Amino acid sequence: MRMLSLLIKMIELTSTHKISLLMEYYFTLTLVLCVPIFFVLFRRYSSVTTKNPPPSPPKLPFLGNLHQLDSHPHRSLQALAHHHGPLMLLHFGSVPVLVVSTAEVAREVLKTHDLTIASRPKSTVFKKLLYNYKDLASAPYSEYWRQLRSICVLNLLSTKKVCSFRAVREDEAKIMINRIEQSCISSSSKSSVVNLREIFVMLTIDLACRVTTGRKYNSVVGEDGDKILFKDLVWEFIELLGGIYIGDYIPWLAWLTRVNGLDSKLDKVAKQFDDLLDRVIQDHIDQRSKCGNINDNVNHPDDQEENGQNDFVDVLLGIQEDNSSIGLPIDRVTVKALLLDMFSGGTDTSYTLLEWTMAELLRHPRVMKKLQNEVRGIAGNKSEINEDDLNGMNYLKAVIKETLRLHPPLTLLFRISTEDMKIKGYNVKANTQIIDNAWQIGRDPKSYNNPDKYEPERFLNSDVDYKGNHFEFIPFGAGRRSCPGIQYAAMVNEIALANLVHKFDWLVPGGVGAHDIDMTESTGVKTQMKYPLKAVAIPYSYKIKTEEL
Ligand code: HEM
Repeated sequence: MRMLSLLIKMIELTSTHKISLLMEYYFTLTLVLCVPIFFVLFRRYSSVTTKNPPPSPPKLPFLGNLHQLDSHPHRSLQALAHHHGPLMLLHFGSVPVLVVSTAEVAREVLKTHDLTIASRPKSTVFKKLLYNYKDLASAPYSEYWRQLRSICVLNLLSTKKVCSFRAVREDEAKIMINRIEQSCISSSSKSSVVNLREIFVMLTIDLACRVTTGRKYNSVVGEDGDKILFKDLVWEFIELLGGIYIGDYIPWLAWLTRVNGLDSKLDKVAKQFDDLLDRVIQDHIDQRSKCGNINDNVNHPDDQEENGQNDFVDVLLGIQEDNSSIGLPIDRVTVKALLLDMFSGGTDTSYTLLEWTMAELLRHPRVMKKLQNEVRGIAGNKSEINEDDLNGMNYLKAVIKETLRLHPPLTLLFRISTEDMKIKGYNVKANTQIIDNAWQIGRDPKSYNNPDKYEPERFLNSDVDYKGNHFEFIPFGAGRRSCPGIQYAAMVNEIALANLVHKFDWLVPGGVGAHDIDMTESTGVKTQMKYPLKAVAIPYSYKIKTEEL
């Protein structure tokens, strides 16, 4: 019975779907039939060992250590690392997984063995949602990946290209502020309770749409002809992308995801996005032939900037038309896969980060005040802050870094070794999954004083950046697979946050104390706040007394 409950807990990790009674029945039946063979096979399986492997907690037959993970894997792995050390070998089902939990070991793994761990583990979710690993984030390390990476770094996310979208970012920040102002104006107290999660989701999705496709989408038409809200589709896509698929670790349980509907959900969402991307690309092709600019602006970032409205679809179509100028030709599926990466990379990480930042600021009124003093001191009574104003805002940048340290949106970095390695004297076999616990590394007392305290000052006058050079701080990863969207993300988050604290004072709603804000994390590998953050916005010019709320 204990075994059954452990397995059920594991399946809950795989999706947000509830397990039906029917599944439990099948489950029990399967177990009863399989338990005797479990132990015979387990004896064989455990006899295949490596000499001098890293420390491992004991494991169960077939489950390995999966039963030791709960719905917050970064926390379970932290607890295991306390007992077994900063480098430990676990087994998720039949898959060996090396877990790294300190900056020192992360440096050895991510720097010394950068090339050996430059591939990502295969995942059925990526396979289904990201065109069979044709995107940049999930592609195995190969010539194809190198080509996509260079397109991203040189053509989509270069400093020049990111700067060229400055007007779009400033415009969307203004729209966000107007939205909040409108809700304050329509309230009799001139202040308003704002659902900050919704505000940040809208900001980042609208921005990503404009940058990637040149326009916004409110709704799309689903398979049955019904309209689906675009933000719901994105939400579903991102939720699925962050899920774990049980069959990847315990192949004989793959049938469960057919029964609980996860397989068909993945297929449905993949198809909805695919249809949308096909339409977007076709619209761009039609537009380009109307304007007669085929082969214009190809692979020349300078020209793209003069054109102004050159979104990512245009850039990629240009590259596709000029296939001779690059290595391997890229096809339409590659264009769609790259667009999905830009879209998913540009949305959930940023709205998650903004939400955690506002929650920490509400919990720490001293930090909020200090930040407002800096921003208001630099921007004065300007109607909007622009990107030039951000240059001198060092405390703002420290606030964002401190949030990334305590709440990295991607808590765990996933890689796979392609050759045998020796780490800290231990032998690690090829085909071992590597997990760097970025969340735990950011809270290591060896790297930080008072690691659990929110103190942005620690990043003032410090040369620690998030570009992958400082292994105690890796919210964007490190090495050749590190995040190529750092600059895009920094600009979006800084302009949004500066405008929010410039224009409004913020309070916790309902007379709740600042420290009563519920900071519970959502489940899974991508960690956002479990409950959407709400706060009272008080327009700065309309300051009212706290007691009146
Ligand atoms: C706060 C914002 C962001 C955070 C915290 C973040 C974090 C990360 C992390 C941890 C990785 C894996 C790194 C590794 O394995 O070493 C990654 C990869 C990636 N990110 Fe980001 N990211 C953010 C924003 C963005 C943006 C804005 C984009 C694009 C518009 C983007 C696109 C990507 C892509 C394509 C990869 C895969 C790179 C590869 O495998 O070669 N990210 N990101």
